[in-house]
Amino acid sequence: MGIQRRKVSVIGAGFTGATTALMIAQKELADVVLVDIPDQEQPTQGKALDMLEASPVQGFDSNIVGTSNYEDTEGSDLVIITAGMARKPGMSRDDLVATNSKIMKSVTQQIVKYSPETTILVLTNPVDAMTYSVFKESGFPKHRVIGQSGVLDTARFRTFISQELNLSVKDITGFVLGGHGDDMVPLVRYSYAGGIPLEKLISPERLEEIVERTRKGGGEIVGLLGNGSAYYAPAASLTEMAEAILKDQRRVLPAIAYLEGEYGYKDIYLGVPTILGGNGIEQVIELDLTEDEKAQLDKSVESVKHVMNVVE
Ligand SMILES: NC(=O)C1=CN([C@@H]2O[C@H](COP(=O)(O)OP(=O)(O)OC[C@H]3O[C@@H](n4cnc5c(N)ncnc54)[C@H](O)[C@@H]3O)[C@@H](O)[C@H]2O)C=CC1
Ligand SMILES: O=C([O-])CC(=O)C(=O)O
Repeated sequence: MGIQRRKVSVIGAGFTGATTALMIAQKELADVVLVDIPDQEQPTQGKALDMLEASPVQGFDSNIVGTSNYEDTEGSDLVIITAGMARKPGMSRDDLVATNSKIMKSVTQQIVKYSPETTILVLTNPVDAMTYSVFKESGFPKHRVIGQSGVLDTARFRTFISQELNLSVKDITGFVLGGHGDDMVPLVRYSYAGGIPLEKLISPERLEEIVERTRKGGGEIVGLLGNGSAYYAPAASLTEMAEAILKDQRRVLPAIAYLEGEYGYKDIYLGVPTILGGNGIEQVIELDLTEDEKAQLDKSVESVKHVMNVVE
């Protein structure tokens, strides 16, 4: 018998889903099943075949199929949910809650039916509330339902810091806490360039401008694209999290995790530093926060709760 290959299903074959499928295949992390609604079956098959035909050129051996049939997702090691509406200029992520929470319910039922042991990674916005909704609908343990926000928000912060200092992005580290909205909390105090605290390299005024740009980073791209939202950096972020889980890397990465008292919050999904590994969220890391940081986080939590209440 051959070696059992890993299988990742990506639900939603739009901009983020298709890009994520390609990135996962290019890194040979797993075979990929790309799923969309029956109306979109043929374009989804077309995207998958087009990606597969890149494999001889790029030299990757992952298989990619497109489908609208959840039977094809059976036994997935990881399922990534990108299904649903994206915002357009003038909308907030929270405006998507009514439409996307319905989609989360139906998609989650299908995932659970065919892959009861899988781990679910959620991208769909408003992502903190959508991750909570998938958690409730799936009945899965908390460590197997995870949301993506912090890797992307931190990547934006790292990009802007690298541009500011003219230093490699590789040497810039940071942490963004809280909900994936305009009041997220980039933790400057825990951010470094080559081990040097950013506060020693950049003035407080300039740092505050970069923090503000990070908070509005999603909206900046929405404004530029005109008819959708970001997908390259979101897909790269999902791929990094998928790799950590599939390879049991125990990476220290921010993720949207279910909190039961950590940071003083209960029964909420929120962006926090975690250890990501083969079991999904292996641990939530609790950092000491100053009074000001805690106040900012409280504000972000209020925004997330407001949207979660619509879902419940
Ligand atoms: N958490 C984060 O950091 C980010 C979240 N997002 C969110 O991800 C979501 C997807 O964004 P895009 O891919 O750009 O949108 P898109 O519109 O390009 O793709 C969405 C896809 O979902 C499909 N879909 C709708 N209902 C479905 C169902 N019931 N089952 C399967 N597929 C279904 C649509 O047919 C479409 O192909 C949006 O909600 C967006 O706001 C996007 C970027 C970053
Ligand atoms: O801004 C949006 O709507 C999509 C998103 O979450 C991001 O790019 O951060």
